[in-house]
Amino acid sequence: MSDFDVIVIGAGPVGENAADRVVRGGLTVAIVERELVGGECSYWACMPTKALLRSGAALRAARQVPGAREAVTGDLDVAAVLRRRDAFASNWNDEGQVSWLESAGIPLYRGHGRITAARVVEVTGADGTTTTTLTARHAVIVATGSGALVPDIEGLRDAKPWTSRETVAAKEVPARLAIIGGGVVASEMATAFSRLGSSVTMLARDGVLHLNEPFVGEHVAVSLREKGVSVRIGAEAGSVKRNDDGTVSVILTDGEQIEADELLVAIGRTPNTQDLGLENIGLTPGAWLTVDDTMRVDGVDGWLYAAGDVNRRVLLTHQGKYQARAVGDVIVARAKGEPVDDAPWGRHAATADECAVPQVVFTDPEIASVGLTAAKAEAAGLRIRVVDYDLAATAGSALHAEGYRGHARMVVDEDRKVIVGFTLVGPDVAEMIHAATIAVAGEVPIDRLWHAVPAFPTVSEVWLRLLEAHGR
Ligand SMILES: Cc1cc2nc3c(=O)[nH]c(=O)nc-3n(C[C@H](O)[C@H](O)[C@H](O)COP(=O)(O)OP(=O)(O)OC[C@H]3O[C@@H](n4cnc5c(N)ncnc54)[C@H](O)[C@@H]3O)c2cc1C
Ligand SMILES: NC(=O)c1ccc[n+]([C@@H]2O[C@H](COP(=O)([O-])OP(=O)(O)OC[C@H]3O[C@@H](n4cnc5c(N)ncnc54)[C@H](O)[C@@H]3O)[C@@H](O)[C@H]2O)c1
Repeated sequence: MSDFDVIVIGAGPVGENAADRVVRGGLTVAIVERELVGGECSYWACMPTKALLRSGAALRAARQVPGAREAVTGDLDVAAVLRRRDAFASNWNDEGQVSWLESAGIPLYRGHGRITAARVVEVTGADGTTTTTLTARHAVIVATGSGALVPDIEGLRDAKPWTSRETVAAKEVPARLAIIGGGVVASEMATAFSRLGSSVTMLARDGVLHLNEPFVGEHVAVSLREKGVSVRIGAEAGSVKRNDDGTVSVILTDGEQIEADELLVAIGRTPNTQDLGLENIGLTPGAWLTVDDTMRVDGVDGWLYAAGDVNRRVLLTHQGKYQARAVGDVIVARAKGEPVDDAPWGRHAATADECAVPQVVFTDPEIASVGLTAAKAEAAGLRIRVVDYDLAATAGSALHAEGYRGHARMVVDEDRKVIVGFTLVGPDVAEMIHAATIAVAGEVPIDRLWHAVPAFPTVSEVWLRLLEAHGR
């Protein structure tokens, strides 16, 4: 039996950051991890996917600039791309992150964590028999993340499809890759694998990136098709079978048959709460954990918190780490009897989750967005004005690349005269979104933004064009 002030279950990016804040606040903490310290993001998600995508993006950038273009004499070196991916996944070895935990003063318990009673976590080691019981004086934080959702399509599970994990860690590039899904994972992996030489078919039942502004999916679909990807909007898989020769057949609901060497299923996530002991504390195993703005779980009397993917607020690493800072600090404040600042935009409230979440999708072109889409702002009852601008019509974009194509949209709350949403589509727009995040989170008045002058000749000059189009 070991006592700590706080126990964190799950050492992904969110668990690590939450534990760090607790220690910095002067409390003791233990962290429990059943796989690799660093979680999905480090080994099977953000880092390796971006490594898979980056070389192709650099090559595309060089090819779009005369003078540099002529220096490009070959195609992607697939083996070198995969080696770089391996390095960014730390070769699926967590030594580096384990030593960070040690240096931060966070004891690691390797094994599967399960809540057996209020403030009690039992850890079962890899051998399945050794157990350690940990008790928390103040709080338990669940940061167990999410796994790939596999739908009930006839034959699908038996066909052993790839999820994001197998795709991201692939040792070889399949000649033909079929993808069920049209969201973020599907779009990024269609981009990566088509660049690496796969013939990709994307079964985008509900459209491509359809939860974004409508022009986003249009730009990405056009570009994927130019790369040879077969983008099948509206196509739905009815059944799947793995053939004797190892290939996969996907039979669509309209009867058409798609043949592939591998099949990626990318239709969303499911919470890692199936075997967490939630039934022991009156919660439902397998369900997302609903929390308040300080990440305290609903229906439990104050000692259980959940941060990151598992609470379903925002399934992104940076936003989960933001929640981790809030939850670590609020647990310390509550334990020490210090004031809790949980009003909107307070130190202990993850207010930005609702209205100022940035995201970059590393497709070609890149998508960078923050805040609400026009449709979501309208649904929220805001009186908005939508301002659009062709990103190719700035001097900066013309210089940046030949044949630059892109688009920018600013959504303005006309009653408060502040930006509530901003979306950019274009080559290399990823690094531009933070300016918009500051404007949205800071609720900077439009009148003041006129004084934030973009440097000439940069693509950021689109800010001036959008303001001019909006008027003062
Ligand atoms: C293919 C892909 C690409 C992505 N790319 C990006 C990106 O570019 N940018 C971005 O911001 N987000 C990206 N995401 C999302 C991002 O990966 C997640 O939002 C992030 O990993 C969530 O962090 P987390 O700590 O909540 O959970 P996780 O990273 O899932 O970590 C949870 C940890 O808890 C452990 N665990 C679970 N249950 C238990 C238990 N009972 N006992 C002990 N340990 C347990 C797991 O082993 C895991 O290590 C991507 C996701 C995918 C699938
Ligand atoms: N760059 C990034 O920020 C990044 C990259 C990858 C993943 N992620 C995160 O990972 C999470 C998971 O990504 P994802 O792409 O799996 O989910 P998603 O929610 O982005 O997209 C899932 C897509 O599948 C479709 N779909 C749902 N059920 C279906 C079915 N039965 N048949 C066909 N299509 C179906 C949905 O309409 C949607 O378009 C996302 O929430 C995202 O935040 C982020």
